[in-house]
Order: sequence, then C-alpha cells, then structure tokens
Amino acid sequence: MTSGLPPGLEGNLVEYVQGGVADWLPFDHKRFYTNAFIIQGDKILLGLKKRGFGINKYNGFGGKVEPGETLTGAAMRELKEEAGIDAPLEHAGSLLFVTNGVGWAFQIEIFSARSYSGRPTESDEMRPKWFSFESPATSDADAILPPIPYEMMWDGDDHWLPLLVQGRKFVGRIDSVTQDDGKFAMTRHWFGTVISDD
Ligand SMILES: Nc1ncnc2c1[nH]c(=O)n2[C@H]1C[C@H](O)[C@@H](COP(=O)(O)OP(=O)(O)OP(=O)(O)O)O1
Repeated sequence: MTSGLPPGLEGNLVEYVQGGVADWLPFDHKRFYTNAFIIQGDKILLGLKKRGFGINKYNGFGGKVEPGETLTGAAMRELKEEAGIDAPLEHAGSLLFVTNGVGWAFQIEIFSARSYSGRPTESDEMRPKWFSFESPATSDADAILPPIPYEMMWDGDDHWLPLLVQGRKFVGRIDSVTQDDGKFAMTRHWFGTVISDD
C-alpha cells in the first residue's frame, strides 16, 4: 500500500491532485454505489438526474448496490434501468465521498465502456445526453455537441473525469460540509492514479 493515503483509500497509488487543509472527516462504514459512463470517440454519455439525490446534476448512470449483487452486476443493472442500454462495463476507478454529520461514506465504483447496445432512452430518473470532451466541441459529423457541463456536476468531477476519458485508473476521496442553503462545499480532496492492481 502507498503510504500517506487519506483514510479509507487503499491501493498502489501515485498522487495526481489534492487540495484543502481541513482534517479528513470521520465515518464508520461505507455504502456502495456504482456510476457508469459510455465513452465513444471524443464524446461521453451523461444523464441529467430528474429526481432525488443529485437532482438537476449531470452524472453517469448508477445507484445503490443491492444485497447479493456484484459491483459490475449492479452497474449493468443501473445502466439499463436509467439509460435503457447494455454495455460491457469495466471497472475504471473508485471514489469515496464523506460529508459532515452523515457518519457513513459513499463508496462509488466507477465503470466505463467504449461500446454499447440499444438506444439511450430517457427514464424516470435520468435524461441521457451526449457531450464532447474535446475542444472545440465538434464530435458528430452533423451535430455540434456541448462541452462537459462541469458547472452542473458534482464538485470535484473535473479532477477525475479527464482520467476516466484517458483510460487511467484512479482512486479519490472528497470531503464536504453541508452549507446553510443545503448545498455541499468541498473541504478537502485527494486523487491518485493506480500504478498497478497488485
Ligand atoms: N457526492 C456524491 N454523493 C452521492 N452520490 C453520488 C455522489 N457523486 C456521484 O457521482 N454520486 C452518484 C452515485 C450514484 O450513481 C448516484 C446516486 O445514486 P441514487 O440515485 O441515490 O441511487 P438509486 O439506487 O438509483 O436510488 P433510487 O432508485 O432509490 O432513487 O450518484
């Protein structure tokens, strides 16, 4: 294991970016979630969350890992439920989110695929939309795609999404405090890239 990692992270990692000086927040257990992204050429499929936690934010497709499910099985189920597509998802990274006063941490396993079958379809929970991660945003021959809408995504996504797009495996932790308006403010973050899975 790499020394000096934030609590809750493990692996053979090299630091990529970090910020904030607050103490790492305490948590007593993790709850597991998945989040899946389809990447094709210079475009990425995101979904606008229509309800619940993270409403009106763009994100990958995912949710809670149900009892008895594997992480990959959960990721594939959520992708189908929320975007109507199947994909050969592969594990791409792990993120730990800790918020003050919650007591437990979100462990989010990130998956990606470069191909998929079916047609991205709006569900009760998510509205799929393609974005370009190249600049200028001219992905499709006949359509100009908008750039990744980081201003409508979770804080910190701008740190790790470029690694995902480049196919570099990553691990990160983001601590946040809840503000008076109910929004989160990042207090500390750390991201590393995986040197090897050994
Ligand atoms: N910071 C943070 N906290 C919590 N969840 C997330 C983040 N960043 C994220 O990217 N996410 C992801 C993790 C999951 O993919 C979703 C949240 O899942 P949720 O929609 O609550 O779970 P479901 O199982 O789909 O929920 P319901 O079907 O019960 O509504 O955001």
